[in-house]
Amino acid sequence: MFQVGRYDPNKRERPRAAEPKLSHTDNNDKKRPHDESKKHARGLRVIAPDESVNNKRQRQVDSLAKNHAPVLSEAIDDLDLLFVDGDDVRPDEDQDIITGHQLLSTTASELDSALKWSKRPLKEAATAFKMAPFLIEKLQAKYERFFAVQAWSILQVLWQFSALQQQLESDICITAPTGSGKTLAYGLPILHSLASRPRPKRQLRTLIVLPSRDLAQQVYQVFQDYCDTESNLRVGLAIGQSNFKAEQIALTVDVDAKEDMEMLRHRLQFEPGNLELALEIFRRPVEVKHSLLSSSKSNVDILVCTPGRLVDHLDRTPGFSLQYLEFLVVDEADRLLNQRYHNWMDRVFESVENHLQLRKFLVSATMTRDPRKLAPLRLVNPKHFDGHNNTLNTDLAEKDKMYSMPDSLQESTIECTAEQKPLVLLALLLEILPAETSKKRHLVIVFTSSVDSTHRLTRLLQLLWTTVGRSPSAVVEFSSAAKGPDRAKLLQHCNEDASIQVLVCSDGLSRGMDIKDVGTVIHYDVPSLAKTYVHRCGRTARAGQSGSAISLLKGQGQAGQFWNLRRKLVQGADRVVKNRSLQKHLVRNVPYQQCLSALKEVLQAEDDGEIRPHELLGEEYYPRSVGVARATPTAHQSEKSTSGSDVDSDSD
Ligand SMILES: Nc1ncnc2c1ncn2[C@@H]1O[C@H](COP(=O)(O)OP(=O)(O)OP(=O)(O)O)[C@@H](O)[C@H]1O
Repeated sequence: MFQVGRYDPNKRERPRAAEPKLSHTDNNDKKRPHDESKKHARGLRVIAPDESVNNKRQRQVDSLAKNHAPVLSEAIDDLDLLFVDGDDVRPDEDQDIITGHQLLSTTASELDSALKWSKRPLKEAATAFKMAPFLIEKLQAKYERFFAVQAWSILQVLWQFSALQQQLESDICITAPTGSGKTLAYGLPILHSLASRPRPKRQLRTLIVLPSRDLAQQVYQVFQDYCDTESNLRVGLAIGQSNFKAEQIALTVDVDAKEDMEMLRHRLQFEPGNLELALEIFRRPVEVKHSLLSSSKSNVDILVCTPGRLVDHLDRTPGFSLQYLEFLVVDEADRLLNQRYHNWMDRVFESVENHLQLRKFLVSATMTRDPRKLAPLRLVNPKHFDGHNNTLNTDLAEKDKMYSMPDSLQESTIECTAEQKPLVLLALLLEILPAETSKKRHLVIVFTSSVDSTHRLTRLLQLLWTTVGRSPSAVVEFSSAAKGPDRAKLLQHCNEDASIQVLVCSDGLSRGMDIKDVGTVIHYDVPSLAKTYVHRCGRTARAGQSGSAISLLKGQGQAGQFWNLRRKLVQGADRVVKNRSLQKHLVRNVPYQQCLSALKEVLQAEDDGEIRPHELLGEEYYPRSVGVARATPTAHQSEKSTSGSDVDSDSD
């Protein structure tokens, strides 16, 4: 059913790779050679449909068409198999193109159906989908409508469960822009399916794997909102945040009795009738204990985890088992597939008892389509939703591009020298964050290229921020050098504390994080990969909210690199990227040199252990000449500082 295709040089001539384009204005000029035998489905090239599979598929579709619920008919009336072959594009790290996977592409009618349901009131759509009442109630309190990717995915899974009795089960690949609601796109069908098929005893039926602890924590919180007494579902978290034994207890009712009598007692509280069995197990060698306990019951139905911690539990937690797994979600799949920590995927597949009942979800805004990378996932009939190409875009050159940006995102650039960058940044911040505003909160995320530069820039900005009369505590740093709980606390503050206005970070925060009120993303250091640019920009303009992304380009060289990167985006050609004037974005009359000297002192004091890296600086570190700096400016003063002689406001 699912094959990984190989490129056969004798079979088809390898077409030219797209030629590099120097600027965003020349994106339309190259159309790919178009073979008549190719049909184009949304975003996927289709070559030579395989008749035997197609006929089989047609028979299944015919039989289904007789039985399925009328409300869902539009979703399958065009369920043709489409085969993809992207050998006319050279795959590389940054441009993963389908090269032979047989994917079931989202068809026009499925897409139209999803779009149609995403325009209806949520309750009406959810009722039509026959979703579990507890989900409808909770969703309705939060959202007005489903997003298209959610409607599509719910239709796929719920429809297959109800109408097809799982005959046509496919794995699901979702690639859609950042902030388009992909978490609930897999979350809702999974929650519905688990809750509507309760088990007599709790079993771990869903595993959600994410590449970072921060992301796993975020997804765990999303699921927690829906796991309560009404759904009778429990979700667990395994990311190494808490101590391992505590995590073991939370996940399984069984623990290694040899190691810890305390835990044995704890377990007996759960199952007092098991005393004899427990003692018997206690006397056996460790391996026997493991196997005796391996089928014991789980404390959770859903587990959100990072790969390393998952493998730890598979190795060291008796009673922790994936044998009953029904759903495996690989979120930020391209990242996880690139980093095959501890062979976690093989370990998962080894542990699953019934592979036929395991359905996989692959999710990312920048999904890999390289079959070599997808192969370890053993996808079955993978069905693909490409949210980057969900408009009626007939431009083939555009279809070859990989990613799209949220519609509500405005992009702009400023060219400057390396020395000017801090002052340009300061000018931008002053323009975006006027001292007194009645407007809604606006958080700015500033991305740098490394943990080190994140720290230096944070300190420098704190110093500069005081020179214009602002509080240094408004500028905070998110660093992967900080411990997990500290990072979680900081993210919570950023979501709750309106006094935090600027968050400086490296790419640890670029993927998936859903932070409230992020109105602007500034690429202080421009990323070298299109993927990274997409994910970073995606921290703003989420869920249809407006947002802007500004790139600081160091001279012409970096400008060329930037446009080169951007041409890989789906909507690169027709989106306007504003070029801001440097003259209008340079702060003058701030004691910049003094701030640089102060920065040296601060970093030295940190090296000497006099101040901790995340501690707020004492008064003594701020430049002496900036008496005005620490005074809270009046509305008049702040107006002067942002639009007067110090800073020129943006008028382009
Ligand atoms: N139907 C909906 N209506 C309005 N907001 C929604 C809806 N579904 C999800 N959201 C909100 O949209 C935001 C983005 O959702 P989510 O984090 O799932 O995006 P994503 O597509 O996974 O983004 P990324 O690619 O950056 O990980 C969240 O704040 C979520 O609460």
